[in-house]
Amino acid sequence: MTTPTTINKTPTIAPKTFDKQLSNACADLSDAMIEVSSLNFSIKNNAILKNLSFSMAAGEVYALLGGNGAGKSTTLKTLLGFNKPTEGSVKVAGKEVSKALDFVRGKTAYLPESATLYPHLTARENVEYFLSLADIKKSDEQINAAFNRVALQHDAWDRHMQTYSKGMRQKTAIALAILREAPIFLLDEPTSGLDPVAIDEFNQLVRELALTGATILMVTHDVYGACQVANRIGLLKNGELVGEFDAPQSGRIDTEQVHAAFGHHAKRGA
Ligand SMILES: Nc1ncnc2c1ncn2[C@@H]1O[C@H](COP(=O)(O)OP(=O)(O)OP(=O)(O)O)[C@@H](O)[C@H]1O
Repeated sequence: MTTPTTINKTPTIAPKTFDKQLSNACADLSDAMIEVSSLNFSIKNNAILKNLSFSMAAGEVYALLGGNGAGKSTTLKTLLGFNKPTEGSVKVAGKEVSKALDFVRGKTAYLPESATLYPHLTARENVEYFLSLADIKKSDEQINAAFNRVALQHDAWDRHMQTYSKGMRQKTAIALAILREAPIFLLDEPTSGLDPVAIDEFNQLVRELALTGATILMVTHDVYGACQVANRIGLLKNGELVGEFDAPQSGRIDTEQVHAAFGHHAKRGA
């Protein structure tokens, strides 16, 4: 087992000020919104995740950084309850995932690499449809407010989503998560395939969501993007957490430092 190196261990910039919507959703929760403790996950005796531990409080953005095959998607699948831990514990919003699947899925918004919304429906129709599946009723004004909050351009709201860029699809998916009042976001490679302007917009949106109390876990192999947006970065290599970096009180994590550590680990096969 490798002991994670903790670098720049100063308090994170995580704000603890919830907005009303999210504070309602989080009121009954303990401090840690995500708590992974000594997680081991194996498939047919092949160890995929090894003694993985990390936790996140409300308002934090954590980037799990790793190369191909490091175990990032497996970690997300375990948090969503699709993989049962071989050993250890995975708690989301205070509950053990495998024992409270519906509760956990109600609290989480999972954005896969390509947001899966219906291309032949408009953004508004998609949002209404997925809300109705969850038995949630929102007014037109509330939906408009969510579209405005994610800065989805007004002239696209009632257009079929097949005409959308990836960035616009992501904004719609985040608007849906906001309307579902999901306090926890799990993002898989959220900026891959986005142009630089869309990346900046996306990063800004993520930071704004965190400022209102959302807990955001993103998996990525983009060192630069992770440093732009995360309060904390965990370096995953061969299923093990081999390093953690915290943002200073005000400011960002040092890209060069993470790049050097990531490159070092990647050379040995992340
Ligand atoms: N169902 C499976 N059966 C066997 N091995 C698997 C299975 N799922 C994942 N693995 C293995 O687990 C390891 C981690 O895979 P995972 O998809 O979590 O990596 P990742 O970090 O998300 O990679 P990428 O960046 O390429 O998506 C890989 O070696 C992969 O081959």
